Amino acid sequence: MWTIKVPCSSANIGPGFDVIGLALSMYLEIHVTIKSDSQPDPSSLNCTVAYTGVGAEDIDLNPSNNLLTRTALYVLRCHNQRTFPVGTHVHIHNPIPLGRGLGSSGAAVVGGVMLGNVCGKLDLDKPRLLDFALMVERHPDNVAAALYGGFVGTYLNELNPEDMARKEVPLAEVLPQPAGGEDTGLVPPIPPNGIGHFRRFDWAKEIKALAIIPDFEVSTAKAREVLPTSYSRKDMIFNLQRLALLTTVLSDSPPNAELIYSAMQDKIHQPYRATLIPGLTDILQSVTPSTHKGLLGICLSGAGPTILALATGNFDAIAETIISRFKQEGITCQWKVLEPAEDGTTCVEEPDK
Ligand SMILES: Nc1ncnc2c1ncn2[C@@H]1O[C@H](COP(=O)(O)OP(=O)(O)OP(=O)(O)O)[C@@H](O)[C@H]1O
Ligand SMILES: N[C@@H](CCO)C(=O)O
Repeated sequence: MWTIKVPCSSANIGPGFDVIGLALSMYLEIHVTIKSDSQPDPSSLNCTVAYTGVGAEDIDLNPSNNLLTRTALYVLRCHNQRTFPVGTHVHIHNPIPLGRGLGSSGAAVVGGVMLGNVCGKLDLDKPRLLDFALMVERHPDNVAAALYGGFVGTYLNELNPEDMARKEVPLAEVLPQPAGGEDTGLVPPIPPNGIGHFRRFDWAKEIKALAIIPDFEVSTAKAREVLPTSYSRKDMIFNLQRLALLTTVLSDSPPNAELIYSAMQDKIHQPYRATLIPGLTDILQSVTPSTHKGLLGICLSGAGPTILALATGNFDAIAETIISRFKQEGITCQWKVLEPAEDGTTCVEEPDK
């Protein structure tokens, strides 16, 4: 039996759109058992799936449709294994809210790649696992943070023009088979080596991440559709100047609230996403280190709608202000204090129960 744990993540941290990611201490857990004395069952690809946790009513348990097991199947098929090993059972326990900007899909994809690695006894290293994950979810900020842990900066290699033009490579393309359809026997496209690169930054131990999670979903795809396709030089310089400071000021101990607050300002995604998230602009402008002791900086988490407030304390009061502002828009929220997840994805073999 194996237990795979994948942290959630918050992408962007203000100005680092599609670049910066922070792995946080809420974990997708995948429990894998393989009973090899079972009967082969080609109709289920030899795999049964159970799911507990958030959004259970919406998650497809068919292993050829479920994002996590389908990603695992992609990895297996790239290694000429057409199905899961006979008698595979995957229990997914997921506390990461779906479509809220906390990297639920990145965690599922990274978990799926690790699942494929374990089931196929492939022994792939993390750089290669990153390549596979990026073929399915081309957001290195979430995916590298979830896989490696901590506070990371990432970039993608320049791909060929056709691949560059695609924002994401849908699983339907990497696994050339209609979901639930007949196995065509085709080998899916093998990822090039070294698609994505990352670098870990230090993080000051005093800084915690307060996540205020509204009770509605914003799909990443929708939150990218509202963004412009080009930006003014002025806005790009605004973000680059702040991003250049951000990675250093978040490692300074003790943290400097004034510097962090200004280094977390953004002009290239948050203002546009405010159209999807009532109250966002007001929250980002009105919750500051001068109004709330302990607050260091505030941003939209990933594609939203979660708000991420970095703070050293006073979490209740900061959360209460943001929750009451959302309440004026008829939106309820939950909140959690999270810490950087330093270890990233782990996979531990345990004796069968
Ligand atoms: N554990 C899981 N198992 C299967 N599917 C999942 C799982 N987690 C997420 N998903 C799929 O991913 C979708 C959410 O992905 P989306 O990219 O829109 O948001 P997110 O990853 O939560 O946020 P963000 O990318 O902004 O951090 C869900 O609606 C679901 O289809
Ligand atoms: N950087 C991406 C992360 C979403 O997963 C975005 O903000 O759209």
